[in-house]
Amino acid sequence: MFAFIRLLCSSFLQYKLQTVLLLAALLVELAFETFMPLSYKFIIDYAIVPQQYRLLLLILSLMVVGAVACVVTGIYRDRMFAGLGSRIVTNYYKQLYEKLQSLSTDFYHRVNGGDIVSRFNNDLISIDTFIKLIPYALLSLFGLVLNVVVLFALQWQLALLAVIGLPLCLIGPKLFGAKAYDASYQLKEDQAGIATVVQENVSAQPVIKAFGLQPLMIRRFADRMFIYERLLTRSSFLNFLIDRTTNMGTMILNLMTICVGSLLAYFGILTIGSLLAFSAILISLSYLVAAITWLAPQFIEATSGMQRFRELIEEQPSVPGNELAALLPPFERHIEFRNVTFAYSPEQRSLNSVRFTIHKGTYVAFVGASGSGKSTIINLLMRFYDPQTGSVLYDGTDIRHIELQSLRSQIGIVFQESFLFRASIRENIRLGKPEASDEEVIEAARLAEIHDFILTLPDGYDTDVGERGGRLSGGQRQRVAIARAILRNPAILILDEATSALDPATEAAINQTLQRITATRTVISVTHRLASAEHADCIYVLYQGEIAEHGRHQELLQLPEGRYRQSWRKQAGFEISEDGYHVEVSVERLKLFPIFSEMEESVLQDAAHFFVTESYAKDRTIIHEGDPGDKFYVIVRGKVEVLKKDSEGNNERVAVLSDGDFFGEVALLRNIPRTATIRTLSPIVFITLQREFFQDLLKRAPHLTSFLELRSK
Ligand SMILES: Nc1ncnc2c1ncn2[C@@H]1O[C@H](COP(=O)(O)OP(=O)(O)OP(=O)(O)O)[C@@H](O)[C@H]1O
Repeated sequence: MFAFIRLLCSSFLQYKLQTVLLLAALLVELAFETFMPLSYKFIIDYAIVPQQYRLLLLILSLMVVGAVACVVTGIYRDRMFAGLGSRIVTNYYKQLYEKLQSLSTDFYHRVNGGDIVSRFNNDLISIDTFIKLIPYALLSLFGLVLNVVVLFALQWQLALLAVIGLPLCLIGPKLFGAKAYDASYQLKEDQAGIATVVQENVSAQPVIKAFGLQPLMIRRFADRMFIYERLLTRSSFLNFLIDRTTNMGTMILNLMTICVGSLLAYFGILTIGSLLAFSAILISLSYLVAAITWLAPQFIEATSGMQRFRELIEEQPSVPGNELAALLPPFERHIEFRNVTFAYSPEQRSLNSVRFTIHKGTYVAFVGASGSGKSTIINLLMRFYDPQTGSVLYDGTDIRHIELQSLRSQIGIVFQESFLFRASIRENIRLGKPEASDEEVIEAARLAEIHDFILTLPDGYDTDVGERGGRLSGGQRQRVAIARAILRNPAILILDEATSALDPATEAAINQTLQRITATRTVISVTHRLASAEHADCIYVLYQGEIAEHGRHQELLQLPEGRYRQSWRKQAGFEISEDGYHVEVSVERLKLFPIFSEMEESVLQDAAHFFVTESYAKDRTIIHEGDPGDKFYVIVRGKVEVLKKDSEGNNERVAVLSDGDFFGEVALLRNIPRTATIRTLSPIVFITLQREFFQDLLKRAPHLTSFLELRSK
């Protein structure tokens, strides 16, 4: 609570002059509001009872002048405070937003998006609401003190009684204040959780619809609401209690003073004017107390909002800045990973003692299965994370000693799914170099081979790309992202699975564009698709966080038991038509599948013709766990995840499969329910074989039936 008040005070004191003027205006209002009830004493005791007409007129005139002054300063105060309060609140918004830009990548993995959004939506709004009420809070608090002083001046015995009774009004806040604060904090935490659930639900709509999860989601949300309702009830009830007990206290206090005051007036100890003034002040005092108790819940809410605001503001980036860091001169020689070991969490190492050197002007590719550590290499190259041991060096300087902006300004990056902001194509490209001229933007679009397409749009470069670039196709989005990356003419270009999510025809076209624009640069490409890495000067094959092999494509193919060679054979043997809708599989490739390995050449040739090509978009469920199995699937390109239900019925990822992998082999032999759910992680091309066709083939090789049956058990 005190921290909140301290922070508020320091925020106001940044604007000293306005704060002083504000307090002065409040003093004028305060003086007048206190004088109003006191005026009864002067009017009755000094003017009406002794029949002093001139004095009466003077007092009344003074009151009119005071009222006008009060209204004028009130309006001035409102205008000034509206500006000051808004500036202070927008500063909090800016601070929070700036903080978000400075936090490291791990923070965004650790904290839910909904929780972050709720700091803006709930916490800052509750602070904003309270700040608007600050003048009333100050008027009420100072008014309370001033009125008590005036009461003593009027009749100290009666004032003493009132003051002794005053704590009655404060019992509520004392008894329930801390509890109300806790309840309000818990409520805010829960609101943040709800925001996360809703946000996740909106993003996950395709999955929810595909899995028919709506009833489950509604049920879970209802459970969540049950908890929220309890927290809301508790918080509201505690706030009502504070209000109620304070009103009760005020009522008792009024009753006491009216009784005692009337008796004192009856026995001539108190003048009529003083009694009236006393009662009027007491009524205004009870209004002030009521105002304070009305403000208390808002204050409590703002305090817990401020607590959550401070938690985020005090969050430290895990990749610390270094004040002594030097600007990186234009990249000249090489990038080096020197015995780099890295883990996202203590339980599992993602890179283990990795060392390599990338020379300027070369094209280097990192390949490997899903989870082998490819993206982690990029995360460390970009300094999204720091390694636990070892170092990443640019031209011999440890990345930790390089000023980050000077490093990142020399790097262009194209991600698998490039994020486009809801803005025009021009603005999206210009993000690569905000100071770029229109000509430079157009030149970058030409290089990315999207310029001609942009000109066909009615608004050309000013076309709004829609939310997340939704009005463009995947390939067009990727070309805009390439234009964005090359606009800054980066010395180093990083391609993080830049074409993996595209259909084959678009991928081929974009790969050609990339080959043209990468010829003169240092290129670091991460891909699970080996064909994209074939022309690299050096290919690093990652396996479980270590570099298993490295060399040129041909050299790696020579290693007899090499992983690269195995993966190449797994991914090769498919011929995809130009439009991507038809795939031919070779007999040699079929032989690599265990179920076909014993079949004769002539049978395999027929088998190859029975395969059908199927294409699916991202986020589609291909197979549901428990469905009858009738087909064998081979992934020609793309990625799927394999999900299994855990004990609570939630889908849990057990594997990721990609180009050349297969599933559903047993479905060729018999109809048993699928043992897992398969969902696409990227656009995907499969070839599939129906059981009835396979059974036909088996009739031509009956000797294999029992062998396969035995093996499948
Ligand atoms: N943010 C994270 N928090 C915890 N573990 C992570 C995180 N990101 C990756 N990992 C783990 O680190 C390991 C390497 O992951 P990485 O993303 O580098 O693999 P990858 O080869 O790029 O895989 P993919 O091709 O599927 O993207 C994996 O075991 C992964 O589960």
